[in-house]
Amino acid sequence: MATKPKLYYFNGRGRMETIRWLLATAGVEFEEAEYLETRDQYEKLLKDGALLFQQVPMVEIDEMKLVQTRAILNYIAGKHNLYGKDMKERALIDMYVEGTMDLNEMIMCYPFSSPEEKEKNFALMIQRATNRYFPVYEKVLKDHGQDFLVGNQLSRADVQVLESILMIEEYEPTALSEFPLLQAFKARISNLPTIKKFLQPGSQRRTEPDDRIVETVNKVLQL
Ligand SMILES: N[C@@H](CCC(=O)N[C@@H](CS)C(=O)NCC(=O)O)C(=O)O
Repeated sequence: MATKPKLYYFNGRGRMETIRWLLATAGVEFEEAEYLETRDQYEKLLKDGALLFQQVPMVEIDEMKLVQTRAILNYIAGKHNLYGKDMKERALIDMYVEGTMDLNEMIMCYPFSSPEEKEKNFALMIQRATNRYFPVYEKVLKDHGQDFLVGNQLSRADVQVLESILMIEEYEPTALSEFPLLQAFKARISNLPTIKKFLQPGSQRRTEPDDRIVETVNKVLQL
């Protein structure tokens, strides 16, 4: 039996969360290595040569130690048939997903904003979600009238767009009010069995960032 992928990261969402989402969607059981809480743990990984670019996330999977979030996501999506059926579908998936990655970067960095920047960064994050990214996904669904974003079958694009929607809604519950097709999309994708399970309390999904995780990341990475 293949060993479970093992994830090396903090006890928080950050750059690892989308990896958790894709594994969970694919129905792959995974485990978290001891969460990074101290500088010593991180330095041990560095000393062991486990982090190719001295960064996390790192995932042990199929006898590899993979780093670089996109490389890890590409591997999981390709392996589990979440990456379209041909090059053209893959190009569309990549475009849609890169939009979510840009938005997620804002969501991920927001809790680390300085007190002076917090309000401005919050407004920009919600503005970008509702004026730049969500309209695109709404239009894609409207134009082809299908249930999934690409190729009429589930892909990582659906998963990553749902992930972004849910994170934005934690900050702005009315974020989808102007997007009826995305509302239906959210309900549909959230109801797929593996995703529904991942959304249940007590799953391996990590919670909203709080001061504790910000403090831990700053301490471990000496930011
Ligand atoms: N391009 C990398 C960036 C990874 C990254 O910046 N990771 C942070 C933690 S979320 C880190 O390890 N920072 C330490 C450093 O860059 O020295 C990826 O996508 O995985």
